[in-house]
Amino acid sequence: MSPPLLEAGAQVSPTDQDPADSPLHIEVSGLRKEYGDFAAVDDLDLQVRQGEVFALLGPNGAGKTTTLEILVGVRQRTAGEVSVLGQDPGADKRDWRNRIGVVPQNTAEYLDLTVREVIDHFGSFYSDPIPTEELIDMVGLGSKARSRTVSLSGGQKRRLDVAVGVVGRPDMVFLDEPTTGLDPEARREAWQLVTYFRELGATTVLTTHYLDEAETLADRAGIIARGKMLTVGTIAELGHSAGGGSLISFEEIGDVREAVPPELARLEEPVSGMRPTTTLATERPTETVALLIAWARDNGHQELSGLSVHRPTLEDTYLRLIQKAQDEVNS
Ligand SMILES: Nc1ncnc2c1ncn2[C@@H]1O[C@H](COP(=O)(O)OP(=O)(O)OP(=O)(O)O)[C@@H](O)[C@H]1O
Repeated sequence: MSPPLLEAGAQVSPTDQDPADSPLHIEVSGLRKEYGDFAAVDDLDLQVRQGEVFALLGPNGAGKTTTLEILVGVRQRTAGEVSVLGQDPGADKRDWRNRIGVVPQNTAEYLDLTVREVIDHFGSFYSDPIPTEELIDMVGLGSKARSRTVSLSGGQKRRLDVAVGVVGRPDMVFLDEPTTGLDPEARREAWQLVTYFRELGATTVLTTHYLDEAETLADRAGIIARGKMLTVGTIAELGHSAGGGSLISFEEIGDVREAVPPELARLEEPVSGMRPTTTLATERPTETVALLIAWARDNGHQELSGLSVHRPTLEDTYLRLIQKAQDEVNS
């Protein structure tokens, strides 16, 4: 048996290549997909460079899967330009398909076959597949090679899906919600595999609604809601786009505008569905907090519950953009 390519717990570091200098592997402009009179994807633009790990981040029903399915050529678009590895996925050429690896959202059923038989079978479609034993070890199924797939746990089935998706040594890997439903350990293993694809130089696009997944894995992410791409950037850029300076949050105790002038700190829109929280964005956090503490004491509060002062994060941007998109629909 060949040695495992990736030992459990092993770390692999990103390549030194700067994706900003690499050619575009995905170019999408004005993409639209209608189901009847409903637009699941609405005027979406996207560019992904060779070697990048790109996360399409958004809530349920945002249009992530539809976009991914169009990129891999299993769904026709209504309008827009799409190029993946220099070709229109709608043309579905065999050579092109061989360069694409897909791990769909739902775990596949592999009848009564063993793990080894499944990988052998899918590998036989390609001219230069990763050898079955090597791939089985790579996805951490070494002890299950002879097991029938029906006996695998959810996490093990997901790893088999990944193996099937990459057996042909794809230049591009698409993973649709790769870790939904996995326990924390299986989730970490799936993350390691994505890091491994990066090491191999593959371009990777994954969809997720987990912010930590995008933060851990992706070079860049696009936040998508109601079929529209709301913003795209590196994880750091997305954090900063929530606003400069610092964010001060605490459980709401009254109208903070009595205490803090608008030129010192901007009051952010509350995020619905959360405990009523006041959030202020400011370049002068110390001064603002001093005013807040005095104001709270004057109003009989010795503590500002839940007080935090932090730099804007991906989560701040995400929650605000999703909320804004929702508000626009409701108004
Ligand atoms: N075949 C279809 N016919 C009609 N509407 C559809 C179809 N497929 C998806 N939709 C709708 O299009 C919208 C986008 O769905 P999509 O599956 O792309 O979202 P998603 O972001 O991947 O969500 P999830 O995380 O729940 O998979 C949803 O409102 C969904 O109900």
